[in-house]
Amino acid sequence: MRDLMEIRQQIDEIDQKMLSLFKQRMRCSADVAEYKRGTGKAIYDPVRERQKIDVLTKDETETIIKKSVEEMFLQMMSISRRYQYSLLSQEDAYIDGTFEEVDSLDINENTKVVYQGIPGAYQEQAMVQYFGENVKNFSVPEFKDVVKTLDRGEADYGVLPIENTSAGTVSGIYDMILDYDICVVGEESVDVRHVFAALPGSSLEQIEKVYSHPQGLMQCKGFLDEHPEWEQVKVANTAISAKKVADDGKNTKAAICSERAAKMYGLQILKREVNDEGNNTTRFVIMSKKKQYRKDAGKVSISFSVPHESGSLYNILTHFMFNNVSMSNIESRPLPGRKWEYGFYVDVIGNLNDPAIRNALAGIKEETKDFKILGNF
Ligand SMILES: O=C(O)C(=O)C[C@]1(C(=O)O)C=C[C@@H](O)C=C1
Repeated sequence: MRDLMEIRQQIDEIDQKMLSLFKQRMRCSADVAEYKRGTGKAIYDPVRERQKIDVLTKDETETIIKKSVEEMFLQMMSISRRYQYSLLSQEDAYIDGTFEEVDSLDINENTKVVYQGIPGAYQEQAMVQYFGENVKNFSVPEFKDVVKTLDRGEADYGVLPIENTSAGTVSGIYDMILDYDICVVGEESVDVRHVFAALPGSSLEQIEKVYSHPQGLMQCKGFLDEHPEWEQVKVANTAISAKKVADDGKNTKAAICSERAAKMYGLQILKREVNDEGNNTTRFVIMSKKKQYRKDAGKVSISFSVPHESGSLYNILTHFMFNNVSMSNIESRPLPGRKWEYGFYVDVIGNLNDPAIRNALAGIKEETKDFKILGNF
């Protein structure tokens, strides 16, 4: 058996040679970046990378070594690409130039804000929390109407729920933001405390039907499971459920809604805090057609798609790792009509004026499809 000290000495010598060669390779990579700056050629060249891997592994018969060589050279080329992005991304062309940096958002008594639902909805509460009581506001019936209203320029800002701590992501909201080319400029969290409310004078024993938004029903599953005899009816919004119970005027109907909505529609609260989780918070996004970000905004939201292949997402996420950028959220969804390709929504901590963020985004933009900055807020 060889002596460990002796083997390590040999490894040290090899590493020194590899280090020197690696540095030479990185200098070549910088020269390539210079060439690409001049010619506008893309940094990422998957055909060249595949050819290199094929040449380097073709004579190797031991599978584990073949896989290791492939992995090592793929990593090396990925490092080389990121080095090139860092050299070129200082130039604005490499990132979305349509976003304008502002000191603060323009909000005054003439600002028009649209939210979905009716007064008393959690969306309205989010709107008041974010904008205060002095802006002009109005509501529309469906989530999609918020986005359409913004798109037509009939409101300056829109408020939509994006996720809830117990029910997860509100599906489809991100997709709507993409479809309508609007961006996220802010966010606001609202503590969701549902109550169980019915007409004054009703009792729990009389209830036959319970109305709420699907998420309202989901968030109170524990309480509702204790009453399997109740029929659950989904409506567009928790405040609409309170209004419906009030309008229908029947003691057999109840709503799961906010205390504010129950009071607004003259209902009696039969039970408070009916949510499964004490800490139930919904995060809302504030959207605008104007592509702006506050210079102190702390979160960037992006979307992109990658083929459903081993390592494809990993390779993209290494751009964050390499640039020391922290991710705070990731969502995936299959892309309709595009078999084996997946769309991703990712939130990272940072600002579009930060070189590390610009660098990471420059790489991701080039190496994915459908890249889009959803907002910095
Ligand atoms: O040959 C190039 O075009 C390079 O940019 C160099 C290199 C490499 O490091 O080998 C890096 C990125 C490309 O995707 C392909 C290869």
